[in-house]
Amino acid sequence: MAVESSVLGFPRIGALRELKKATEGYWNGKISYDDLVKVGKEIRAHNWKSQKDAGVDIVPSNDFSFYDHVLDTSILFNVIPERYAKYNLAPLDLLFAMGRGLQKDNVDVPACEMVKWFDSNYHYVRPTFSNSTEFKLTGSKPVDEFLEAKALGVQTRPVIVGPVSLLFLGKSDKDSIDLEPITLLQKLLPVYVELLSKLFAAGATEVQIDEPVLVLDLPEKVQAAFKTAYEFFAKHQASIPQLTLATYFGTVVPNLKAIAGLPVKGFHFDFVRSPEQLDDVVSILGDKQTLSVGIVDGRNVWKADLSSAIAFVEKAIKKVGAERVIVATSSSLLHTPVDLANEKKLDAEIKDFFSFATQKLQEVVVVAKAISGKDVSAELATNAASIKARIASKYTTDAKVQERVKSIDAEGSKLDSRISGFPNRLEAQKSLNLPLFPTTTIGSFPQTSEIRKKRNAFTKGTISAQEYESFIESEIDMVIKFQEEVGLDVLVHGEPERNDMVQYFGEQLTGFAFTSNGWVQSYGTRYVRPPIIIGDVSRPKAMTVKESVYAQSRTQKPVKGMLTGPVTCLRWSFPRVDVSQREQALQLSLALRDEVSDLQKAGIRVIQVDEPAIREGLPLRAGQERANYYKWAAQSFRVATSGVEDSTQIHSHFCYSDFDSSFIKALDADVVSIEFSKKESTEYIKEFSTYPNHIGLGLFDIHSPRVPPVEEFERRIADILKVYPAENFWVNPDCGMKTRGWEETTKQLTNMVTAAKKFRAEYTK
Ligand code: MET
Ligand SMILES: [Zn+2]
Repeated sequence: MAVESSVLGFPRIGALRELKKATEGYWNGKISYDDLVKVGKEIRAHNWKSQKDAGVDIVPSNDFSFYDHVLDTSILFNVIPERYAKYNLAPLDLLFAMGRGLQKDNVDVPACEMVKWFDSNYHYVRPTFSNSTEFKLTGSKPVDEFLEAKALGVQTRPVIVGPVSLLFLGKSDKDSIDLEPITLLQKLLPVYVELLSKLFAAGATEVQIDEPVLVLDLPEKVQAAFKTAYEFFAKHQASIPQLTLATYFGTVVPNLKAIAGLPVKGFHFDFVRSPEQLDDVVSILGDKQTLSVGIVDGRNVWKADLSSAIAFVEKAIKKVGAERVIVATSSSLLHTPVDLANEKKLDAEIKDFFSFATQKLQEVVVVAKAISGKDVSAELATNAASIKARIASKYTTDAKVQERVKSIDAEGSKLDSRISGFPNRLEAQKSLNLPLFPTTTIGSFPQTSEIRKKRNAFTKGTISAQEYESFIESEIDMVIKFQEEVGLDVLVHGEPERNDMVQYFGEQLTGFAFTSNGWVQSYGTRYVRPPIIIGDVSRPKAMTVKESVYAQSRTQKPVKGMLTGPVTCLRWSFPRVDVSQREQALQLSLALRDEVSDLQKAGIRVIQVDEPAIREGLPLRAGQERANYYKWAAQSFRVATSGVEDSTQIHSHFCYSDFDSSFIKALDADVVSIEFSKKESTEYIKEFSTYPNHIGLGLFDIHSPRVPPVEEFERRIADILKVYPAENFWVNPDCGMKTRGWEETTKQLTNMVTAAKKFRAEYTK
């Protein structure tokens, strides 16, 4: 009996970022609509072929997207707000208009809201439903792509976002505030059936229907929606393909009753993330239902340990029989880089640790073959040797680092708390001589093309270290002078030497590896290349002291040292899977603690440790795991920042998501700056009204060149002061200025400082 192998989705960006180049080329008018369409077609053909050549049995289609697959699905079902629909744009233009906004030839529409895809770094465009949404099929993308693959000789299994997930991940439009999207289910289902019938008519025998919301906490109504939806589909079974319902990124156990008894052909579960759910999910399977065992990690870059994967699948087989089991990737491979073969610069020993999407195809195939009794002993032996080598590698373990982490948890350890409570620190920090309503910025100043050019030249070796260094110094001179002229109180050095806020640190720490081509889609044409944590992390030498000290030497005002926090370094990298996330965060926190201490020694009195990603690491479901996360994430921050004198002022910074107040309080930073300008009400800050530490609320949006007039700043500050004490309040932008130009930066900050000074004068009267 041959057990089949299956892939839930393949990256669509192309091995060399072909999709980005073509899409941006089209946006800039450099290539035509048809040429863009052609590039998409080539990428799909390439992906299908590599999967087929690798021997994958169940190959997906409709996993491709020119922007975002959730947005494709919304558009396909006519979930298109009127403000976009009214322009009658060509399909891809509509997709881009909704994804990123459009301002051209009498069209002026903002982008739709974009949100994080579960706990990944991918972002999807949020479906927007309204009372006037009329579901209907507006196109035939899934059918077209199915036929396209068929014409190439590949029978595929189309992937579609399921109806319950589509509704639950969406929101209601401004004009329909009271609408709960899930109540639209009955209207939506017939259109799904229409699509499924078309796929069936085109020859699709099976469809993968993704319901990832099953790993979230779901309201009763949403749980019940599964029965409604899938029983409706079953009524049309004669004219639609068979359905495999797929979930990933967590356990479905708390929602088991929502899927028990659903009349589908089978289910897919993520056993990389949640192997412990096996018994429970098996208990709800019907006698004939298939079990797709997600065992090759779709979220990380590590080579799978094939013998454990095989052992796990065998366990599943014991429970349900080989004829009902399929070997699969845990999720779509969208979240992994495309092909390790393109990494020419990685040290061979390190390269052997990894498996990117293309390599993962082999892994599912080998596991399926092994289970089916085929001889894959050579592959297994090579794999076992790699796994063993990694464990033994000098890159992996550093006993000293591990000892030091243990000391954090030792009895009586004070590594995670400041010497004194906030009131004493506040007193000690009076020597900084800061005025009421102190003004500051978040760290970066415009990263001009000149800065990027010089950095590239330095990396390539075309300019000397000395020339680069004096260039960086001249940039620092310039931003210090600028900040003094604008009248800011706590200055920054501007971060001109940093390519990226995580990579910059990773490159100076042990335990990190970097790829040259390991791109992963974050949203649209924005791809990221996360560093990979490969071993115990330590800091061989100071990382930021030189620049901070130089900046401080140019001014009498305090200059903030600027570091990226432990949790953000962890979240924006591919983490290790052989040790816990807590352990990795604590290792990072100790490395940063040493840096903080060196900064203090060098005379830096204010130090900011940024944690913009701390919120996104929050486990998807409420419960123990989440409670633990709160604890260790806050503890890591405190370990990094608490080794200083009372008189050293610790800042932190948060942006991107809504932060819960108890979490921020647990960090015990002296000052935190929080993105705030897009908040419509001051409700949120009320929760901090009795919090003694100080807070700076972002007063303008750094993503926009718009310059708010002074009165607007004043109005915002006045609103905030209605609920928040003036003596605790700092004045700053939402985040760093690195994506802005100098022109608007100057005007924005000048107006901000003018408003602060006005309040200062009033309150010191
Ligand atoms: C995404 S948070 C960025 C903080 C960093 N210090 C900056 O100003 O760019
Ligand atoms: Zn920020």
